[in-house]
Amino acid sequence: MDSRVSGMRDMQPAERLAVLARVAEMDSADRQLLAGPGALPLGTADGMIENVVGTFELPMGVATNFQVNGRDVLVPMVVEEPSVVAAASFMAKLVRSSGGFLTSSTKPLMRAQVQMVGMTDPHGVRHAVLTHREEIIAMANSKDKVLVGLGGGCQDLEVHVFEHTPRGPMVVVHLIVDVRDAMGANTVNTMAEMVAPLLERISGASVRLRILSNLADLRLARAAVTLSPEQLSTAQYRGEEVIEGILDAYTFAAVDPYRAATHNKGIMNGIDPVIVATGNDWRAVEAGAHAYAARSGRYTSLTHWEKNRAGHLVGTIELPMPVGLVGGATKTHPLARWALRLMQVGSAQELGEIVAAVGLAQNLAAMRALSTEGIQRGHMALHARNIALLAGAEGEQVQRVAQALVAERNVSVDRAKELLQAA
Ligand SMILES: CC(C)(COP(=O)([O-])OP(=O)([O-])OC[C@H]1O[C@@H](n2cnc3c(N)ncnc32)[C@H](O)[C@@H]1OP(=O)([O-])[O-])[C@@H](O)C(=O)NCCC(=O)NCCSC(=O)C[C@@](C)(O)CC(=O)[O-]
Ligand SMILES: NC(=O)C1=CN([C@@H]2O[C@H](COP(=O)(O)OP(=O)(O)OC[C@H]3O[C@@H](n4cnc5c(N)ncnc54)[C@H](OP(=O)(O)O)[C@@H]3O)[C@@H](O)[C@H]2O)C=CC1
Repeated sequence: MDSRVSGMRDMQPAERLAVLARVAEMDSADRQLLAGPGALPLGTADGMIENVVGTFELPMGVATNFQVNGRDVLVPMVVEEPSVVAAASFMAKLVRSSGGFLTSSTKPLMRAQVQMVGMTDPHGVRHAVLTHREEIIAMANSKDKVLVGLGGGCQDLEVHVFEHTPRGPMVVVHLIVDVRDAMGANTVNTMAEMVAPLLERISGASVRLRILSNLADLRLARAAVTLSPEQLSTAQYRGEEVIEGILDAYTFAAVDPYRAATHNKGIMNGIDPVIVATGNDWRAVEAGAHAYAARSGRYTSLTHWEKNRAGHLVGTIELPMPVGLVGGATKTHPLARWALRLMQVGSAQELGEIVAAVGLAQNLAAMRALSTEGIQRGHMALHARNIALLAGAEGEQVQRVAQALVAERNVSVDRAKELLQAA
């Protein structure tokens, strides 16, 4: 499969779907699923959450050109913001000529926390828990035979002591669980509740909360890119200048939390749409990402950008990636199942690595635009279509009004209304 697809912007949705179907060798059932309205049946939606009254649709696009560890991938993205899919596709196109994205990840290890209170000897409690380590792990694994059979399950314990809190000493036991291809929240929560009575018996303390930690710092996905000045040069900017601009932009985010929040939002512009498209829990990924960005005690960039000895730009990203191929909505939402089929991922780890690559691409796109021509030219040109819609444009009017707004450098609803009235 060749993900290098050019000219999609000039097509109608049906034409894009035809191209996608050919490139990705989609069967007719999948084509119908995407072409037809209401891909999520109301009955299915009703089983997913409570008090369902309908379904809510968002645009699904496909980012083209991605190559991850030498494999071409088409990336489904569900997002309401213009220019995100274009920016990801653009950077993936640039990066292809230097080998694409290289990725890696750790094992899918999640942490479940069991909070213990009501003791005067927290270090004694820690010692008691660690003495019973094997018994606690065996109890955690006693119910989830499927997971253990797949090579996962609770593998280790950590005991964190908080000697002084406003509520007295506190001990928090972490179950370290290999959740294989699940996001794993329900899995580890079940284990945490299972071991709680044993922990109380061992320690004499009282258990309160039993819940996973969204700071999934043992479950990390990483991606890296290298770009030469030639790859980054444009008609207006020399590649060396672009690299210096990107390094200044990155350093701004690295030192200033006000900028880091926006910089990381740009990264999540790439990550969240893939998480949503695959039916995964975007709140969990968001929570983990921002907590990881603040793990040193100071909120900073999730990416690093440097220049190597050859003067090439080197970008890397590392962040928690609690995503699954099973569990949650990954198997219940028909489009989420399709999204996973499109990417042909064999494991949750592989999915997480692709997601990290898209986050890195998105960050590069934003910094490249910001440090050269500014964000408005590319972004506002695409946002103009939204403005035209807002002003009441329909059908072919949308593109015509949007183009006029961009040409006049006045992307406003008022002007769009004037243009529509004058037509
Ligand atoms: C928007 C672009 C890509 C235009 O960039 P351009 O220079 O006009 O692109 P191009 O015409 O040279 O096209 C290059 C490739 O980009 C893709 N592409 C280009 N246009 C389209 C399109 N319409 N539809 C689909 N794909 C498109 C497509 O793959 C195309 O290849 P081709 O198909 O020609 O072989 C560029 O200006 C860009 O990357 N801008 C950054 C946009 C961005 O970051 N958007 C996120 C929203 S802003 C935000 O929320 C985050 C932020 C910025 O605050 C984060 C931060 O501060 O760090
Ligand atoms: N703070 C948070 O982030 C929280 C999130 N959640 C929600 O939890 C959900 C995700 O929980 P999760 O545990 O992933 O979902 P599930 O419990 O639905 O799925 C996990 C289960 O699937 C079974 N399974 C089958 N095949 C595999 C495989 N290859 N790898 C791993 N497990 C497999 C396992 O065992 P078996 O068949 O025995 O069940 C496993 O326990 C999401 O909807 C999330 O929103 C819930 C609470 C808190």
